[in-house]
Amino acid sequence: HLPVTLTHRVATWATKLASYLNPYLEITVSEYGGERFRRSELFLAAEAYLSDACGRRARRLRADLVKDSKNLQVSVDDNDEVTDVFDGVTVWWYAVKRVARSNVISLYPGEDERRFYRLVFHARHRDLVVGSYLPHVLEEGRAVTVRNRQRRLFTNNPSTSWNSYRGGKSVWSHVHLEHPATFDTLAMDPADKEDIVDDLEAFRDAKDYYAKVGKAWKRGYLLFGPPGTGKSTMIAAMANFLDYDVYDLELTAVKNNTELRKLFIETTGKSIIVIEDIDCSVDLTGKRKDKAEKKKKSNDDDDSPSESSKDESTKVTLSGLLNFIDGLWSACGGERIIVFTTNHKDKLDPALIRRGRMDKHIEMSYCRFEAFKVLASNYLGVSDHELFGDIRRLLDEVDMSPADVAENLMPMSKKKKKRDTHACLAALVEALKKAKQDATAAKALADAKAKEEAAEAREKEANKGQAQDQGKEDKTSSSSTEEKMTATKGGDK
Ligand SMILES: Nc1ncnc2c1ncn2[C@@H]1O[C@H](COP(=O)(O)OP(=O)(O)OP(=O)(O)O)[C@@H](O)[C@H]1O
Repeated sequence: HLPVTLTHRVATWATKLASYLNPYLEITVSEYGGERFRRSELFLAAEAYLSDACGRRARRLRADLVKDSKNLQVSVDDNDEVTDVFDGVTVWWYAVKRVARSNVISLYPGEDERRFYRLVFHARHRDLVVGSYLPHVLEEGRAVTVRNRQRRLFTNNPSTSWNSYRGGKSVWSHVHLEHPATFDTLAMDPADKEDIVDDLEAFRDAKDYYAKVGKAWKRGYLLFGPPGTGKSTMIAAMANFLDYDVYDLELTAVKNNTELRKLFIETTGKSIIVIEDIDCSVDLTGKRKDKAEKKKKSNDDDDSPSESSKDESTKVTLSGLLNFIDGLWSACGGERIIVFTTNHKDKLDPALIRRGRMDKHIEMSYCRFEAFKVLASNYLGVSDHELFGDIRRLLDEVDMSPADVAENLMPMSKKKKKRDTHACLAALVEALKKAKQDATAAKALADAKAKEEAAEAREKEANKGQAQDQGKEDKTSSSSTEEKMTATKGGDK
């Protein structure tokens, strides 16, 4: 029966009086803060921090599976309270859940049930809590999240029906990355491998260095080599080593440069952005040439300029890709590695792979003995064998990819029912011998063809020479006949 204005006034006075008497302050950390679709980073960090630092003090806990679905993360359950001590100051965290009334239809995540943490502390510690404690919670919470998180493999390919992020709003979709490759299992020259690992480590720890020299914190790797030499395996090993997510960018599914930029902006830090087979993805190599040709053509054919600009806006161009790698946008976020793979390095535009864009060029080559030893150890668990001598000699002479070598070492193939090391290695020796024979035969064939072509060319050249000589002769003889005739005519006169 009270007027509304009076009710409000009474409520305000009551709060004021309570705050005057109650020396404790409260900070609320909501699950969905400013953004409707994204859970607040501070909330996630607080959740992780509380599970790690104060979980033991809570009485009601909630357990979730994280990382490979093997580890358990135990966090404070809704409506429970935990105490934390920071710099001698005690603070209290309350995990609160509010469920919306049943007649409210929720449109957004977090609308039907609101979860938040309430942090309570004495007013005299306000500066300490806001200035030091909350940043500490954020930092520690982030570290726990990184430790616990499951690596993800993202794709921009719209044909997949993978986990689309919150109602298809994101341009990326993802699955958990569970590739077992590591640098220990990667077959390549040990010195090269060590060099790459050192480089990755230096990159990961170089945040301050990049800031000091004024460069965006990112690094480009170009992996090139024949098929089956381990380029994709290397990317998985990198991701496992650095604990980064992988964004596998399917360039053919990107409509234009604007979409490419959008994709880039939506990638997060601590990630590897991969464009596989860059030479096949989009015709970037001849772009400049194309442009020059187009220009020439448009001059010749009087082509309208609007048509060519329309063409540019519906395609990913070389300049769009260069911008993607080192334009202004590429600096957002930091801690990103960009990897291009190709089977034909020579087909790529030099601008795309110059140092600074692709900082490190790594050649993945055919399997030599050192790489083979890694495969033998991985697949058969042996580091030495009587057939190693033969294999070393053959691998020096024959180009076989690690994928083919590995295939011969698979002990569980149909032919070799049981794990017989000798039989596997003998099969590899046979395969190498056959590959050598094939290569010799192919070389002989190519030589014979080249010889044949050379002979044909010589013959053509000779025929041409003969024809020219004949022509000259004919000319000389006809001119001398003409001369004779003129002379006769003169005589007659
Ligand atoms: N260097 C390597 N070390 C260990 N395993 C390898 C290596 N190279 C190839 N393999 C094996 O061969 C398979 C194919 O290799 P991968 O896909 O990495 O080659 P790639 O160079 O990316 O080939 P492509 O150019 O055709 O994409 C892998 O599953 C892996 O088991």
